[in-house]
Amino acid sequence: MTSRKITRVAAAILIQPDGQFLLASRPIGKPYAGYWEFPGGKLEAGEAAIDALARELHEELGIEVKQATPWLCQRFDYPHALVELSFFKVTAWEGDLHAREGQLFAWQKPMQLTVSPILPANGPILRGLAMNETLLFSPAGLIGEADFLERAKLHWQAGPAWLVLREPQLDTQQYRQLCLKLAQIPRPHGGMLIGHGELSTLVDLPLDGVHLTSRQLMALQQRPAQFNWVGASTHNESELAQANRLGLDYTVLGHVCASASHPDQAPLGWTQFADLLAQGWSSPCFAIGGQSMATLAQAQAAGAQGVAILSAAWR
Ligand SMILES: Nc1nc2c([nH]c(=O)n2[C@H]2C[C@H](O)[C@@H](COP(=O)(O)OP(=O)(O)OP(=O)(O)O)O2)c(=O)[nH]1
Ligand SMILES: [Mg+2]
Repeated sequence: MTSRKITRVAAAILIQPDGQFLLASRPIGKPYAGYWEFPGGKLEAGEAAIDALARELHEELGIEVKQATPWLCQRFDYPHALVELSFFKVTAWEGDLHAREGQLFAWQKPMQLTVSPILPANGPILRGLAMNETLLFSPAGLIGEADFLERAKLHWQAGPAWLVLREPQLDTQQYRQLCLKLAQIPRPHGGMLIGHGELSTLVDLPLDGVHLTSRQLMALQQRPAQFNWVGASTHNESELAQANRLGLDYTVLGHVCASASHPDQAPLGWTQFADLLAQGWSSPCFAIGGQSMATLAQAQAAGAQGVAILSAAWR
């Protein structure tokens, strides 16, 4: 196979405070005309993605970007081009939207699109917009079941928390009982309960999804079909590639910083973490290892969706 030239693209997810994001229709005369996309376009020679983003939003929408955070970097092989898309979440801008290329605009809610068709590369990443900035791993083994259930309730009262029930010290029966108790706590819209463990013991539990260990991930041939949301723990490029191949919804990558749970392994560090994400994957990634709300901004600056938090969230 001959290696193809990579077309680099910067695209903006304009997000309003209520979570709605902007899609625009592609103008007539371009490949995939009429398809819906995030506004943006190709990098010019020597241009940085963030500068291309600002230029394209000025050219296409007539607005000035005030705040942009890198989000996913994704490669997609189209018949017309091999593209590398750098997505940014744009949360502040100046000026009113103008359809300078004759596009149509549509403000959309995560997981409730009212327009179609969407550019093929964008399908998987749209699920990512429904995800939270934090992924909480349960601490029942550390703080006891009663305390844990009480805190889980507080988290879901406060907002749409994503909680992975990971309790390797419990046997299957104990795990199932705890899961059923947890599932009775009301979750707000967008709040998620994610299981962890042998898949056959989880399928009939009232879960929103499953979190795979890297070992489970590498043993699978395809995405487990019984779960709505599927994510996995990863540590390196080959595990990220496998998660991408299976079309998983998210990954957790680490450990990024030194953490008490892995005293004998060298941490990845932020540079290697960012380099691994920059290789281009279609699902959001959470940093894990020594993470807390205090490291969220740093994780996002490195291209992460957010942080996976172990005990720290529960103190
Ligand atoms: N802008 C944008 N492009 C996307 C998205 N998803 C996706 O696969 N692409 C692909 C389609 C195109 O192959 C490429 C973007 O090229 P483009 O035609 O928009 O580039 P441009 O705005 O610079 O347009 P032009 O000056 O070349 O006419 O990236 C997306 O959400 N937004
Ligand atoms: Mg464009």
